[in-house]
Amino acid sequence: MTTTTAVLVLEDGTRYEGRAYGARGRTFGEAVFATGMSGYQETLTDPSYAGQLVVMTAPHIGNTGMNDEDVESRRIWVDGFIVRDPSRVVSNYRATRSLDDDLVAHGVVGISGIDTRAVTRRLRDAGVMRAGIFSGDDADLDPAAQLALVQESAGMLGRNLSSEVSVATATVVAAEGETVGRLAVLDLGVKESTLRQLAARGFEVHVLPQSTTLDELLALDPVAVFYSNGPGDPAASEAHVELLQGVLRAGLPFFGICFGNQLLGRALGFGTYKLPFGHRGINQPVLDRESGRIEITAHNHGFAVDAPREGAVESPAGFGRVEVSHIGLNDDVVEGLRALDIPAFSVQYHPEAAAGPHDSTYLFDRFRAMVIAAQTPKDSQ
Ligand SMILES: NC(=O)CC[C@H](N)C(=O)O
Repeated sequence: MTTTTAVLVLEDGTRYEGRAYGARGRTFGEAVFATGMSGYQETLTDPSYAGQLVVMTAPHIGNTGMNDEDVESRRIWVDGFIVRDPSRVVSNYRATRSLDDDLVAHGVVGISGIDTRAVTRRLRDAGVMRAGIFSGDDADLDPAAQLALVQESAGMLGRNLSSEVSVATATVVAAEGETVGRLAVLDLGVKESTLRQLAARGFEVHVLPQSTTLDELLALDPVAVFYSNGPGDPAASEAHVELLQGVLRAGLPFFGICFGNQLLGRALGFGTYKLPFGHRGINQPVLDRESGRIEITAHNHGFAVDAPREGAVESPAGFGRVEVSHIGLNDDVVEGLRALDIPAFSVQYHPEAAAGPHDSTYLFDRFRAMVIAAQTPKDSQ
């Protein structure tokens, strides 16, 4: 027997009735679907999901519980969680708590018992949209009032969420092995596994607040700069684009991931646009045009860079030639950029792959090699 104790309402008026899950109450955000069969803990703790209500297409969620090792940041960031069938038992030797307990502890309103395939098809056909989950007393609100609240809620277009997810003060992660030098990481919602990958390549990783100015960044005297993944619309991040243009003019090597790729695109003078339903999953094929290899990659993005796909073009912002280095094979979306005349590149997907296949960790090696190559002429002068 299914008792209706919660309802998911999409902005187009579609309603899905289910059961209260996690915290009780009401929540609003952009409803998006994620297709990973595993990795819900990494998804929930990825700051890029702030402002979103995540629908898991995998039907059975929670069976491995939550552990202390797979967290990607200090908390759960999704604004709502939509699942088919929560596991009633937790079975994993690393689990220290259940998913349900964590959702309650973090105040995340969820809904279960939903036909997540139907929701996914709706979002795929109509595009992602604003949505609300109503549970507990809020489930009994008049449907018209629920819909009105959803339609009044904030959309993702034009939204800047960086200050909500970034660190307030700088932190440092020690380099492992032979040190390359100090790396300035602009924290726009960075994942722990990205920091680990960078530290493992010999970078002394300085995680900086998103409000860092160019002078503050240069005062660190870094050997290179990295922009992280993060939530929000890249078109609303003017200050980060200007900061990056300053970094590139200063000649510092640069690598960006996901939001960082979108901001490099903008710094080079290209636009960004919203995809109809985005890419969120861990099995997305991407072509690396340099090697001709196809990688299976982890994605989480709703926006993309609008740059010409055919060969090298002049950067509209005057940074020399640029080419699209990686292409998504499902829909031809730009998945990577490389500047040819300055040391800068970025990818739209997640080479840190948490969760996901490890096909793309070579990009961190490429970054290390680029930084070392940029240092060599200076040292030998
Ligand atoms: N993971 C990310 O960095 C996401 C970038 C951006 N917020 C998007 O949705 O496209």
